[in-house]
Amino acid sequence: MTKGNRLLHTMLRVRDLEKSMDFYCTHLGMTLLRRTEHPEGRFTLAFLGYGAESDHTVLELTHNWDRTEAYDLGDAFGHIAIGVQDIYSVCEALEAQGIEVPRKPGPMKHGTTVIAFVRDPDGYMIEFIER
Ligand SMILES: C[C@@H](O)C(=O)SC[C@H](NC(=O)CC[C@H](N)C(=O)O)C(=O)NCC(=O)O
Ligand code: NI
Repeated sequence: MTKGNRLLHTMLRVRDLEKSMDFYCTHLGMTLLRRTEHPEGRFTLAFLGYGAESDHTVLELTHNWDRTEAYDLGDAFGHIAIGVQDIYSVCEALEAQGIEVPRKPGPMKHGTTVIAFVRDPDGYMIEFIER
């Protein structure tokens, strides 16, 4: 069953696609891989990542055109993790760009992995892990 399976994407519903793309592309350095408009369903899909979908797991941002109110993120979803080199410089640069880093870089609680967390425009937590 598992031979050949691949984790393809994580889908996040976003309220303001341009704002989310600015966060993930301008500030987190992702590339817009493809964008498809679906007028019959009144939604747009934008696939972003750090490389081609043929060999990278990517983000699928879903923008429902008629959705104005904030999404309820609930208390089950945790985070999406991004591996970075020099987590301290990454977080410093983001703060200089006006992006808050609510959980500053340092060893995780009850562990040694060096992590940090930022929130995306919809409030989803994004974890940085020093590689
Ligand atoms: C290894 C890295 O990918 C992690 O995500 S560990 C981060 C760590 N997670 C937890 O503590 C999970 C249990 C917790 N009760 C929960 O349900 O979230 C974490 O979030 N640490 C917080 C910190 O500030 O270090
Ligand atoms: Ni994690």
